[in-house]
Amino acid sequence: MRGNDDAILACRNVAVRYGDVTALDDVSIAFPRGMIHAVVGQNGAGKTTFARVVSGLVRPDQGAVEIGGKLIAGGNVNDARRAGVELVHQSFALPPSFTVAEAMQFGAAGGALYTRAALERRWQAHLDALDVKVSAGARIRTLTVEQQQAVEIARALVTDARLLILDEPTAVLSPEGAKKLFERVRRLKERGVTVLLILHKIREVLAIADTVSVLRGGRLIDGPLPASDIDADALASLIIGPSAKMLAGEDRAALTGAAAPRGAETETGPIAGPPVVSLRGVSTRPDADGPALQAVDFVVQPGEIVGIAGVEGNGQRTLVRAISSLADIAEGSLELAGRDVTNATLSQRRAAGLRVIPFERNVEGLSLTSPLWENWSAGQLLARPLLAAISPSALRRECKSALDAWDVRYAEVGQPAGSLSGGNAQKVILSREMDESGKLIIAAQPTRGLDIGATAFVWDALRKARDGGCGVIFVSSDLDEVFDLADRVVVMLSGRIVAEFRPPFDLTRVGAAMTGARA
Ligand SMILES: Nc1ncnc2c1ncn2[C@@H]1O[C@H](COP(=O)(O)OP(=O)(O)OP(=O)(O)O)[C@@H](O)[C@H]1O
Repeated sequence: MRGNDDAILACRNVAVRYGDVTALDDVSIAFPRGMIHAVVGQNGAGKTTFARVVSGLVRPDQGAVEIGGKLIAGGNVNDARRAGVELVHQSFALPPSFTVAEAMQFGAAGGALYTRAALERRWQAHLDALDVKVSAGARIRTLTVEQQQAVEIARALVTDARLLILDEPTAVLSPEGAKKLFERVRRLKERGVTVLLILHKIREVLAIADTVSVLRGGRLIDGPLPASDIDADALASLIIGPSAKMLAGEDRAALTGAAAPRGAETETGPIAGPPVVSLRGVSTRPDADGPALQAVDFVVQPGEIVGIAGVEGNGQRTLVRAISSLADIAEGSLELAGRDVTNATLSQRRAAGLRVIPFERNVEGLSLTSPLWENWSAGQLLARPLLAAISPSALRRECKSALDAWDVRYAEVGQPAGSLSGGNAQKVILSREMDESGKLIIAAQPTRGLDIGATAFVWDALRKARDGGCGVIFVSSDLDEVFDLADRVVVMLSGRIVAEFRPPFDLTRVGAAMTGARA
């Protein structure tokens, strides 16, 4: 398909270098119009850089980009926009205090003055036409993640976009949300918009894309290939390269979506004795960040991985926040490794062995403007007495060896965390939180944004932690990975734990518990 005259987008010999890192290496590719194109690749493969070049955010060091047969000026967003390219980023950029109408107006051309009511009427019509079920007068901060994304897409389509690029749009969505997004994308295709999707999950690629293109180490490995000609295994091999063979059977199925794993009986099983965490009748005070916990009894033994399943927004986040001291416990008690920590601070809980891989890595997990070594040492600094001598050079050395052990791709430990690719940023958090002295690891969506190789690596690390006697709480909206990893699954609904399952897991029964229906 390369060199296609009917291409909406054609790149010739595009290269982008950041210092010593070659993010894109001589990429030449053409995408036919009116289709849904997936771009896939491991973390750091160059996908986001590719999207940024095409949308004019990054000027390539070499090569040319044509949109609809017209050469665009490199590194010029306005030029790309005039040619009809719009990019929706990995993390959203809508101002939380704006109303939907204000956010839409912000992205529109022309500075005409409108009354509030006229502004809302104008944008309500646009939202309705795109079937985005949101009130134009609602504040951004009151919207769910899915609604925010739909508004971002609607905002991108305010101008006459012909090529819409969505960078990892499903990373923030539940499986149900992803399904709705894909319906939206199909409707856009029917309206003549070409959509370029950056995706990690093979099952999603095969469900939505007309073509797939694979980047590895900045180079185009293949594409655009018709998605109907390729199966999950072959795509996994193209993405990872020769090491794809090393993925184990059940993991392979969960990673590629070939079959839903049902969970294996582990040989060891949980270790008897005091639990690593024990919640007795815990209720939390209501707050703005999700439903309060209601009389939750929950125990994790050393040596077991407990999966938390639930439709997003049913108290999973509150559970994590209650255990890590961010939500107030109004009633009940919380013990960590035999110590009552109901009223303890986060550093006291960390000293008791709590480790947390948080839901939002860019907000709760990392300080994006601080260097990698400071981000990595944050956990240690919390654990050390205030007056203990801190040697930055020793911390830098320790950080380097930890990051290398996790195969983080970075230039130097002094670079800001915000300059890493999404997957590499997640690995920095993992390398910090999965140390030897942890007793309870809370892993909240730990594989979000990770490629399939890194995902398998995280699963392995969590299993090793379990086999070494750690307890793990694994929260994920992806039931395939919950079933693959967990020794036991509990389901949360409206702030309560409503069901518990042991392997072999049954998708229908767990799914029914998640929605409150009886299986
Ligand atoms: N602003 C920057 N400064 C320095 N290096 C960068 C910058 N942006 C990207 N890189 C590096 O370029 C390479 C490609 O990054 P890119 O974000 O394009 O990868 P990706 O395929 O989107 O990865 P992910 O799946 O992790 O999001 C990585 O090694 C990354 O660390």
